[in-house]
Amino acid sequence: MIICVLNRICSARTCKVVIQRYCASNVLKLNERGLLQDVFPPPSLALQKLLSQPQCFYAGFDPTADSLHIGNLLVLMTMLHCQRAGHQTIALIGGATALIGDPSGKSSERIALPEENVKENTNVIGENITRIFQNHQKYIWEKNRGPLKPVKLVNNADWYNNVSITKFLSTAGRHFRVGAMLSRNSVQSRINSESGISFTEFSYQVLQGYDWLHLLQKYKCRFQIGGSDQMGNIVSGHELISRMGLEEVFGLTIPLVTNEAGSKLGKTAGNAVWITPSKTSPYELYQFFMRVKDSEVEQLLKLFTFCSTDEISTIMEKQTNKPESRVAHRKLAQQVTLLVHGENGLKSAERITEALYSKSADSLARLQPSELNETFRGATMVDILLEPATSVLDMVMKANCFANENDARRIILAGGLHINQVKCTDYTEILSLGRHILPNGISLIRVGKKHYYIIKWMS
Ligand SMILES: Nc1ncnc2c1ncn2[C@@H]1O[C@H](COP(=O)(O)OP(=O)(O)OP(=O)(O)O)[C@@H](O)[C@H]1O
Ligand SMILES: N[C@@H](Cc1ccc(O)cc1)C(=O)O
Repeated sequence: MIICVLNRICSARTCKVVIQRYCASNVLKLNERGLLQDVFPPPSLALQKLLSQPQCFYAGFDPTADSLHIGNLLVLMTMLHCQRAGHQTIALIGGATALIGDPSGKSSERIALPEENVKENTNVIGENITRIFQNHQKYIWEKNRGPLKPVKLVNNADWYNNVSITKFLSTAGRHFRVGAMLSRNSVQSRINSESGISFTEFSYQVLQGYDWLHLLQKYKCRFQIGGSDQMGNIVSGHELISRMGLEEVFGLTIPLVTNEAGSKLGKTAGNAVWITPSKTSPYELYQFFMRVKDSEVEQLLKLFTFCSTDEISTIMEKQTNKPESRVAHRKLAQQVTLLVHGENGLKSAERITEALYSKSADSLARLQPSELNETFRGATMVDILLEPATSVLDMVMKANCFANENDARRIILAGGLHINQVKCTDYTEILSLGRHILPNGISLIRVGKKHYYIIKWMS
């Protein structure tokens, strides 16, 4: 079991504290949560033994976009599980490999990225990773379990920028066999295609293989984690290190997160759900997980949260007894948002969700101006000077909600106007604070079913 229950006797008498925690070191048990797809070479007693001691694990991310996405998050989840089990983790940002382009899973050559963009992306992705590890430690990891080994961030540009091509080819290059390189799926699927594969992308596996050698020599890093599309590159590194007669190394792959149509969620497919808040806001991330299919929520709780399998079973039981409660979806959305955006991000996502779904004026009043814009995206924003004795009719005409006063009167009388989520049929009412104007100085007007106006009152 991935979770072991430690029975801690806390006093000589009867006080028994039961703590649920992940077992130290046996990362192979992640299999039971569906997090492991393959282990290479396959699990053996020697591997089990190795994993009972602290080890070093790395995973790489190419900065080919200005954010990580939730597919990459599953790799980070696996790294966090390793960290929780007492291992050292290294997140490698591929500042060099991003310029080469990984052919894995790609049906055509990548468009070369300007070095400047790669540098900018490197910074943002570094921030994404740091934030997630910090949030995990701050909000999810129980402090009484002891300290975690901080994640190390490295950039492979740091070692490739200082190595000459002749030196590289005459040393590392000699250990790569072209026959083996040609046999990789990523190469095979491209070599017979119309556009073929460039030497640049063909050589990608050499660089990823060399990265591992570098991390093994520098940090004794014997484990590499990647999505299942990375197996070919992982095997390249394994072959390089074996040929050099060094310690045995191991690759762990995780399943790919896909959309309903079965395509990998990611940058290339253009269907990514991002980690950077300006690209996918905390509210949008929260809603993405609130909307997953009922049939998938249990598996996603195992993949994307650190809840124990017992806790997940209890949650699922509650959900089955009362499906409309969506407790499983809510737990999933909360835990992922907390990990990615921290407590403030989660609070913001929950405030917006409440404002949209509870339809109460109170929940609107709690929104910050930026959240209000996000909640009612597409709403017309109007600034109006607040004058004494302004009526409902004055307000809607100043905000240009209607073409003329006759339309306004007719539609309001027929029930087509809502102010702060409450229907208003009397256009002669004088605006009052609290009812028409929220304490945050804002009025939300809805005309008909979907035309929103946000009025910011100026005094
Ligand atoms: N949808 C996904 N599910 C699981 N793992 C993923 C997913 N997308 C990417 N990964 C993994 O994240 C790691 C870093 O991937 P990277 O950011 O370099 O490329 P990518 O997101 O796959 O982008 P691209 O679509 O350009 O190939 C790799 O191990 C990759 O396998
Ligand atoms: N090739 C990986 C990223 C990576 C880069 C360098 C490495 O050493 C490891 C992994 C990907 O595109 O998904």
